[in-house]
Amino acid sequence: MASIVPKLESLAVNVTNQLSPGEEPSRAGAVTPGIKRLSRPLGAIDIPHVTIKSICCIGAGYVGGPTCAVIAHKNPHIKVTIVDLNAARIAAWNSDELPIYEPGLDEVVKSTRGKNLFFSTDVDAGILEADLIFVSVNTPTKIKGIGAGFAADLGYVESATRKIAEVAKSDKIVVEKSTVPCRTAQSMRYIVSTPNLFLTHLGSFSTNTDALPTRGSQLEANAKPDIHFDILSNPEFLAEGTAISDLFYPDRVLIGSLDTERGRSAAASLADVYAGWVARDQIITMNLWSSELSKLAANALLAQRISSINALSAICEATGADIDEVSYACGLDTRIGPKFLKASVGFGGSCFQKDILNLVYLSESLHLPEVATYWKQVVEMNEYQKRRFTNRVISCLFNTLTGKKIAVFGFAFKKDTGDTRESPAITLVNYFREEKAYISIYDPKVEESQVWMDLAEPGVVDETEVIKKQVSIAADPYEAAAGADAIVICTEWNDFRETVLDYERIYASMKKPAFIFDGRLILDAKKVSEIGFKVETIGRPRTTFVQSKDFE
Ligand SMILES: NC(=O)c1ccc[n+]([C@@H]2O[C@H](COP(=O)([O-])OP(=O)(O)OC[C@H]3O[C@@H](n4cnc5c(N)ncnc54)[C@H](O)[C@@H]3O)[C@@H](O)[C@H]2O)c1
Ligand SMILES: O=c1ccn([C@@H]2O[C@H](COP(=O)(O)OP(=O)(O)O[C@H]3O[C@H](CO)[C@@H](O)[C@H](O)[C@H]3O)[C@@H](O)[C@H]2O)c(=O)[nH]1
Repeated sequence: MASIVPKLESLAVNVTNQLSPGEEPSRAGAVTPGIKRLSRPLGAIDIPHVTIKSICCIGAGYVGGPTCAVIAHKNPHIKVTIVDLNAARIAAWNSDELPIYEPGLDEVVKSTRGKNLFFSTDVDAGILEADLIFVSVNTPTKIKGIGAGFAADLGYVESATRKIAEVAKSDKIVVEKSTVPCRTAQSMRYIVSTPNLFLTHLGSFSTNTDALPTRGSQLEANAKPDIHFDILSNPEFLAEGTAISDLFYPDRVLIGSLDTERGRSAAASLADVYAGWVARDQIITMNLWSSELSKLAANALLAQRISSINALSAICEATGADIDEVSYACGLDTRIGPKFLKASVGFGGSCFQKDILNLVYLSESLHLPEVATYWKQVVEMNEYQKRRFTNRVISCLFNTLTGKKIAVFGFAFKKDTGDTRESPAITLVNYFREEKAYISIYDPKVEESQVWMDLAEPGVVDETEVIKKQVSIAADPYEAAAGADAIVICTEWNDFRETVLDYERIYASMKKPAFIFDGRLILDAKKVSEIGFKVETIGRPRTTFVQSKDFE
């Protein structure tokens, strides 16, 4: 096994030496008496730990791929192998066309692939060779069974963990990278280390994993008394579209471990990997459950800000206030801060909704209905925002979309990604379809096949031909807008700004009156309306056919 290397972090030691036990330095460096140190001072502890030489990442998705590519890039002495059961995905990672679009990712992968970064479908070999294994598999919302629609489906986490237990022949540090409900690490620990145990099925998450068994699935005899598995939580905070810079310059790296000698030692090993490029004082260590919950909490708080500002956008539209001005004014308060206050047609992405619903389920499981209702409202407000925006489109287009052509600009859930998971554009296009509109979609990064998959009803086979009667994909925004009654901006791609697109050309090609519905506040409404467009912007009062005025 790798050598035991005690590490000392000089900066942390210096700061710590000036403090009394339990005191925490403030941001300005001054001691704030009475505030407890929240992170275990890992760097200040001379703790023996394993130096990681080989890492395996199970799951080559939006998180596993970029995160481990950056780890390899920043730690040339560590061999990193990313494995996945999806052969097509692995083939793409090994090709010139990476399976995901992420600014800066190509450069990182190309600089390391074949040197100390490898992509493979051989999961067993990856596990066997690694000292440390990231479990970075998907944790979607369950669609069936107990907790359907809310709880996270932990089937993939469970199967990856079982695989580790089955294959490992030496000590492993197993790291939860996936976003999981609080106390999942405990279930993983049971799987990897308990002989002949009837396990609570992780997919029907129970907060009390001591209360076994609920659903018997006998674990193969994986009692490997000579092998130690340490489970860590290391949630990922990258956002798509900015993943590489988020990974290069993280606000913090969070490592949760058991507060035992082994737990702290495993955390120190993982901390060393990140210390390849992240300052020690940004590597935060804490207990496992706090770490798991912090990930759900961070996403819930971020999404809550968006739903809050979107709720205010409705008030702005009704009163004459401007949501951008309100956001700006509020964001200048340093206690509030300016980020994540951009009103929109609604948040999307694979994480926010899933993680809040997970939190709702957790709260309900813990018999905290008021807490559950509180968080659920964040998602409900998001749905309301999409409905509200659609209603505005319908109402401005003289209360009917039947037979009209709507150009949808952007299908990804945000700019700089080709990911469409939970994209608000999907919901809007489906609403427009129900209203019998023809829809032409343009997105610079989303594959056509993805659009058809997203618009198909789950379980309905061969629906694409039906959808194609109403929906088409355009090669560029000009084609999408030609002959259209309205443009609806669903994604904030810079390509859609009036400084980039020739809106005069677009205007000339559209039916009149030509509408633009800016669901992302990216246009200079004044400039575009000077061309002749009727511009309707989220969070600003309606400008066209305001009934009370029109009939005065
Ligand atoms: N997408 C994000 O921006 C983001 C950010 C932070 C955290 N997360 C969390 O990270 C996790 C992964 O998200 P993602 O977006 O990368 O998902 P993803 O669907 O893009 O990738 C997951 C991959 O895991 C593979 N997989 C599943 N089970 C496997 C197994 N047993 N063995 C080998 N491979 C297996 C799948 O084939 C898939 O390629 C989720 O829990 C998510 O909530 C995502
Ligand atoms: O002020 C804002 C900010 C974002 N959004 C929208 O919110 C969604 C999510 O955006 P963002 O958070 O930037 O992207 P994600 O990739 O979903 O990242 C979130 O979810 C990840 C998965 O858990 C976390 O790791 C990240 O920290 C967290 O930001 C997108 O539809 C955005 O357009 C807004 O409408 N207004």
